[in-house]
This record gives sequence, C-alpha cells and structure tokens, in this order.
Amino acid sequence: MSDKTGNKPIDVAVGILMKPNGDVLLGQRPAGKPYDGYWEFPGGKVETGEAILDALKREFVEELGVHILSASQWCGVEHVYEHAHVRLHFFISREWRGEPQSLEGQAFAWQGVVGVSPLLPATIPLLEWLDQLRYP
Ligand SMILES: Nc1nc2c([nH]c(=O)n2[C@H]2C[C@H](O)[C@@H](COP(=O)(O)OP(=O)(O)OP(=O)(O)O)O2)c(=O)[nH]1
Repeated sequence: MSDKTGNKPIDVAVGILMKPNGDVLLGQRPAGKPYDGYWEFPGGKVETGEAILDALKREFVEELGVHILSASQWCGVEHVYEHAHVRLHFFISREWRGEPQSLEGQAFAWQGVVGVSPLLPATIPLLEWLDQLRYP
C-alpha cells in the first residue's frame, strides 16, 4: 500500500545471524546515512528485479564479507520514516561462512539480550519477538 504521500514502500532485506547459543549480530549505521549511529540488523535495499533473498546475500557480502548459506524468512514490518517508507523483510540465518568484518567501517556486536542503543525505531518491536524465540 502507498502511504499518504503516495510513496510506494521500499523493500529492505534484513538478516539476523543467530549462533547456536542465541547470540545475534547487530551493526551500527555508518556516518552519512539517515539515522547514523543507530543500531540495526545488517541488510539493505532490494534492487529492482532482485529477489529478496539475493539482496540479503549481496548485502552481507558487501557489508560484512559473510556468505549466507541458508536463511528462513521470519517476519515483515512496514514503517514510515520521514526519509522513506520501508517494508522490512527479516530473515534468520543459522548457517553462514566467514567471520563478520567491518568492510564499511561500521561497528558491530554479537548480543544475547540486546544492550546496544539506540536501535532503529522499526526494529525495536522485533527484539521482544526474538527473545520469545531465543529464550522460550
Ligand atoms: N538494515 C536494516 N535496515 C533497517 C532496519 N530497521 C529499519 O527501519 N531499517 C530501515 C532503515 C533504512 O531506511 C532502510 C535500509 O536502507 P539502507 O539505507 O540502510 O540501505 P542500503 O545499505 O541499501 O543503503 P544505500 O544503498 O541507500 O546507501 O531500512 C534494520 O534492522 N536493518
């Protein structure tokens, strides 16, 4: 659905790398992007004609040098920011190759109970759902 300004949502592929102990990887948005300094799960915009899972894999290679081997689609969240109307497609991956590297100069952190802040507003509700999944 378009928002009240008539803008179509932008699809964003987002990945939650999850270790066997439940720890998940978060990254900090680099300077120059909207909401720089905020924490998020790694990912980025889906390009025209690109499958969402392909976008996820591409973003992880570009940002972190990580090759996602498998990922399952988890949930979708739509959010209207002042800079964009986004439709976030969250995936959970437990299988990847490579250690995350900071290829875009961003900080990242493995977290159990998430303690980094601030988080992107649309991502905040996900944490409670994620904890229900990780710590039933
Ligand atoms: N990666 C990611 N993006 C999120 C999350 N939560 C959330 O609201 N977003 C929003 C912020 C941005 O508006 C959008 C992602 O776009 P982006 O600008 O980071 O994507 P990109 O890396 O493709 O950027 P660029 O090519 O335009 O530089 O999704 C999240 O947890 N992870």
